Amino acid sequence: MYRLVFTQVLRRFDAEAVHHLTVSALALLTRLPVLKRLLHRALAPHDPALRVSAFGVHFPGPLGLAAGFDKDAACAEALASLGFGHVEVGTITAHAQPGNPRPRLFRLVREHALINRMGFNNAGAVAAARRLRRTRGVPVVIGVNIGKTKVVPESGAVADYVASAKELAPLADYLVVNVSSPNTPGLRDLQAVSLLRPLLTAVKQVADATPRPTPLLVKIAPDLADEDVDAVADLAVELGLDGIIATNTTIRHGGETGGLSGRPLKGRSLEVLRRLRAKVGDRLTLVSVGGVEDVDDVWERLLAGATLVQGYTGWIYGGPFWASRIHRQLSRRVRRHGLKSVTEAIGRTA
Ligand SMILES: Cc1cc2nc3c(=O)[nH]c(=O)nc-3n(C[C@H](O)[C@H](O)[C@H](O)COP(=O)(O)O)c2cc1C
Repeated sequence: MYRLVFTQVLRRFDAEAVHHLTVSALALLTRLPVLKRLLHRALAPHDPALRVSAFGVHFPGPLGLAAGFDKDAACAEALASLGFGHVEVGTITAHAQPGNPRPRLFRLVREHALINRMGFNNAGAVAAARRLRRTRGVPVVIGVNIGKTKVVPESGAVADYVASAKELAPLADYLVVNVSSPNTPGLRDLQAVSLLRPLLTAVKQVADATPRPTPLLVKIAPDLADEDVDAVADLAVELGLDGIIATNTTIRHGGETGGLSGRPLKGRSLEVLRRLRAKVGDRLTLVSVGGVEDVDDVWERLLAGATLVQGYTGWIYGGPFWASRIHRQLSRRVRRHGLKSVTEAIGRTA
């Protein structure tokens, strides 16, 4: 049904226009408590076998929504009621910014992929904090992903991230330092250990100073050389970070300028996960994202050592009930393998 709606209707409209319409509809849903509760009862993961815990946070299911959809923390609650086990909001920058000129989001329907060069369009950390304060006490796990304001030079990057962290860490179930989006000039250079060390050290200080220390993760690019993946992993362990999110979009493609996501990213994303697992074992929580399309992909990531899995493009092509469907199938998969819970599957064939 959704495939029909997508191929006959949605794909005829500009991808970003559909995106904004969807966010607005979900934001409206957030204000309709009865409908939201009904959806939550029908679609959210309720099977205890799906529960996972990571860095002291309890997730109702392992599959969450990756950063970039709910950039301004406008509809996290509604997204959770559609079946996501967590929602990563952002990327949020210290200062509001418009992002790149449109068009900046493109569908590659045959490849089940997207290319985007959004450029962190968002209303800034103060506005996001105001919205997040309203979701306090609501049962949805919210990760907050922060990035650098475009006009801030590299020399001011640490202060810029710290400003966002101060505003947002107290409101986040976990905080993510994003140094891997391809659409802010110079951002990915921050993955070099010499720049990453002072950045993560400073943000960690802020995250640790919240009333309940906020778990801190770093999100990396799939285009890092293997040795650089290892170097970031070593640094994350050394600094006492809680985890790594791998991966962001890739710039290794021949299409429109921007980051490629979806099916073509699957292989490299899995490869980076396996490499990280081999390097850090269970000293860090690994969150796998990139090309996840169905329950087989989620299962594969869990077996390869991911505690949490995220998707974005798979959801766009899979339809509104994508996460709910996968969680249901995952419940059955766990039982079929004679396991008591998803947790028992994690890292079985690292
Ligand atoms: C339109 C779009 C916008 C995105 N924006 C962000 C972002 O702001 N911050 C971020 O860390 N990742 C962003 N991403 C990357 C996703 O979070 C994810 O890492 C990537 O798309 C790979 O997952 P997928 O193949 O399931 O889409 C964006 C992806 C898309 C498609």
